[in-house]
Amino acid sequence: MSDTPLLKVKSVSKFYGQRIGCKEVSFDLWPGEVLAIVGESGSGKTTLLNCISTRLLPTTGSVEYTMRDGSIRDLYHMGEAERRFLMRTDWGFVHQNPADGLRMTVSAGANVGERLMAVGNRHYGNIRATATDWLGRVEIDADRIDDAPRAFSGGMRQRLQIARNLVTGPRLVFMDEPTGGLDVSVQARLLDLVRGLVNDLGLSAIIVTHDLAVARLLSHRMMVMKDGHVIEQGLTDRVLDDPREPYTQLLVSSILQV
Ligand SMILES: Nc1ncnc2c1ncn2[C@@H]1O[C@H](COP(=O)(O)OP(=O)(O)OP(=O)(O)O)[C@@H](O)[C@H]1O
Repeated sequence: MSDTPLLKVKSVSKFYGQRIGCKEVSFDLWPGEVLAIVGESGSGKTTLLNCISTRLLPTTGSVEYTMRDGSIRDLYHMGEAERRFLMRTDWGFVHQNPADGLRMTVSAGANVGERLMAVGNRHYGNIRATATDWLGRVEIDADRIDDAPRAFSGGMRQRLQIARNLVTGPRLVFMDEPTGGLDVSVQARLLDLVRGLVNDLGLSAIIVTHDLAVARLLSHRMMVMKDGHVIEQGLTDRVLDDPREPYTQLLVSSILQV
């Protein structure tokens, strides 16, 4: 592992008027590390994810990111064009609802290929070959390449969204409840796939989930949120097997009967 964190989140708070979205959250994310943010509905997970990924501007705090060239940049002080380029190339964002991350009326191949074009690929044959390869990696048959995702099942759509995000070789992927809304059997298969890809590609990831089983399977480290605050964080196995905070103990005993 490198000796520089990929991401440094410092005292990030977001208020919606008087209401707390998230408060004073700080942590480092290391290259190749997968962090799960868990908590009940309304605890501030999505607010925090959106602040870190610059989709939302926090009220206070900063986030530093180590660029590919090793320089460290403050994400909230980056120019809009550079930030957009970073989001398109170095980052991925997997939404809970695939329709938010896909273009539902263009073909599966184009959904993957247009990300390649966005980073400068122009050769149609290469783009199609890479798209075909990525569809295979997410277990979508090559003969579906010209079908639009609206003709796909929920699980296939989510796998396509993952391919679209990973095709450009990002270093950091944000995922918001990536298996939410899917059948249990479909979830299990998707989790296996995500775990394999994250490992193979050595990706860093921040995954928001209310499902502790998802955190257990995918993450190295986890943060537990309650009312906008991080109340406990640590290695995932430690937090789940030996929770220190009474609230985490309650969460683990009520949800994770394993
Ligand atoms: N746009 C908004 N305007 C006002 N309050 C908001 C807004 N978005 C979120 N909140 C409030 O901020 C708090 C945290 O919400 P957030 O959506 O981040 O939680 P969450 O843990 O992601 O919940 P869920 O799992 O249900 O999505 C809640 O009290 C919520 O009502």
